[in-house]
Amino acid sequence: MTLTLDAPRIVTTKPLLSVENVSKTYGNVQAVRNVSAIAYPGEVLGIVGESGSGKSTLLRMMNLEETPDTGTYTLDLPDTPGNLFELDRFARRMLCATKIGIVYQNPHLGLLMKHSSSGNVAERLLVSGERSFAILREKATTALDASEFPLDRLDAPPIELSGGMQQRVQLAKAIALEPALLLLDEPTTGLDVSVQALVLDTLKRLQQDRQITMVVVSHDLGVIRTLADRVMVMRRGEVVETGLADQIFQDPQHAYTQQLVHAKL
Ligand SMILES: Nc1ncnc2c1ncn2[C@@H]1O[C@H](COP(=O)(O)OP(=O)(O)OP(=O)(O)O)[C@@H](O)[C@H]1O
Repeated sequence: MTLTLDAPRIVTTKPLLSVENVSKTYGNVQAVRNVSAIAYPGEVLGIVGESGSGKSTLLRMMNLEETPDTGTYTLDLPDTPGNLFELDRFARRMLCATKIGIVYQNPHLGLLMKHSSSGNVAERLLVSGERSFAILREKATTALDASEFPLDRLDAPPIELSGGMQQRVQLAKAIALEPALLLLDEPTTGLDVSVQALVLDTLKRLQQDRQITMVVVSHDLGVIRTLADRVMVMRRGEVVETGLADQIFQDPQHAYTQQLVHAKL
């Protein structure tokens, strides 16, 4: 298996995702401070920074699990008007189920660990209104296959699977309804290096095949370098630098980015 670095895709259209000037405080901790981010259709935005820099809080906002104190969020999709932070809980849930997929670092957050793997994916498919067991299972199998999950383990519950396989079930669930946006929160952190490379390979292939817009958060520059077209560097809740991945890795401008990149080399 080889991972190749492709030239960044040229994007000329409107951003699919626009987050503007979001801030979030927990008690006396300013988790995110006046952050803006965009992702163009078919692009992978990587968000990198040390632990506590606000990456996951920002991603949770993009998944409408978290509402900022200030700021707006729009997705340029049909029937998705206005500032999404103003939607009520039901509308948020429907939007997330049908248009946004997410893979968490911790599979317990994304999966029912004692239900079968195919059942976990089928549960997501129920949102589409499909009720035929045979069709749900067939579609779940297709999504698991696309995520390179071993199909002889369809009935195994995630609790009995390896970390890499659990991430593949989360991924299958996330892509089952062909979302416009896929959010990945430290998708390979905690996996063995060889398993990590295989999961990254699957993500890269899926992105290339389906042109899904992705936002990937990681403290690991290797993950960001493998997946991202454009990179946003966060520190202490703020964005310190944004640029094309090649520019960030080859010619970082901010002292903090330079430190991150040189520490990795
Ligand atoms: N629900 C919460 N309640 C209180 N504080 C929180 C909450 N979520 C995040 N924080 C705080 O906000 C800051 C940013 O956290 P966040 O998880 O977004 O950072 P991160 O860059 O994703 O780091 P990590 O990779 O370690 O999760 C941290 O100081 C964290 O303790």
